[in-house]
Amino acid sequence: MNYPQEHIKPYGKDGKKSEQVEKMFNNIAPAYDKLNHTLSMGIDRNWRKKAINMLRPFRPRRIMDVATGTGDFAILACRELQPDTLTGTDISEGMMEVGREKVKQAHLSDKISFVREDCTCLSFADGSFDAVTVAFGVRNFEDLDKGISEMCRVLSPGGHLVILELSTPDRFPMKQLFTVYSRIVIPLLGKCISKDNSAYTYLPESIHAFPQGEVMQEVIRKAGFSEVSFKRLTFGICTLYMARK
Ligand SMILES: C[S@@+](CC[C@H](N)C(=O)[O-])C[C@H]1O[C@@H](n2cnc3c(N)ncnc32)[C@H](O)[C@@H]1O
Repeated sequence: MNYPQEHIKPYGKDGKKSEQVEKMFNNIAPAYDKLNHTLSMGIDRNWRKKAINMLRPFRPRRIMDVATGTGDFAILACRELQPDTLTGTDISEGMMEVGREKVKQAHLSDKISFVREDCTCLSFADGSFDAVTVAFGVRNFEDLDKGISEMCRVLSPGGHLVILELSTPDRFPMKQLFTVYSRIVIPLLGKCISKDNSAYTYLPESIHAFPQGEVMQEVIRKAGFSEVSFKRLTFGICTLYMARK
């Protein structure tokens, strides 16, 4: 299916979305962590913890963190869940380069590895992982259906998927406040800190266009998952999706 956010690209209409997204994240990689924590006012750490806690009862041994970026989610998941291996995958080498350094500093290089993979076309065999996680990545996929079904394919039967994605609050006054914050504050701060004029205009546009709640739940179910549920966090600024293969 065609989803509106698949047509929203960082640098204009021409060219593939995945190539533009890769270029954008390579550009902002050195500033990403600072911006991320500033723009979310640190709440992203709580969201990540909540997502990781969903997996705790299942004790996954082999985890893949899709769209792993600079590795924040991977490092926290590795510390909290103590898997045998955690594979971070991403299309941006720039982001993973920052992640590799952080993993080294955290003395987790024996557990966490990074590999360049486009989630819409993964090179792993069927059933390679017990859990797959994605934090703030699916909104950037060129083909959302393909990305989610690839995650399903590489999960072992009974394995779990956890997705965190930004969303838009639907109630007064958070809805109005979030619109102002995302349309004015995020682009301004993003431009100042990252020096990439387009990146932080793309962010709010893609959030507003992305399927949310029940619609996203159906996207995940259609890709082959069962027991799909979701939870809105912090007035609906973020949504946590959970599913089983
Ligand atoms: C907003 S960052 C999130 C990084 C990290 N998960 C976090 O929580 O901070 C989104 C990441 O998704 C990656 N990405 C976008 N499209 C992708 C795709 N098709 N396959 C794999 N990674 C992708 C980008 O390169 C970027 O590093």
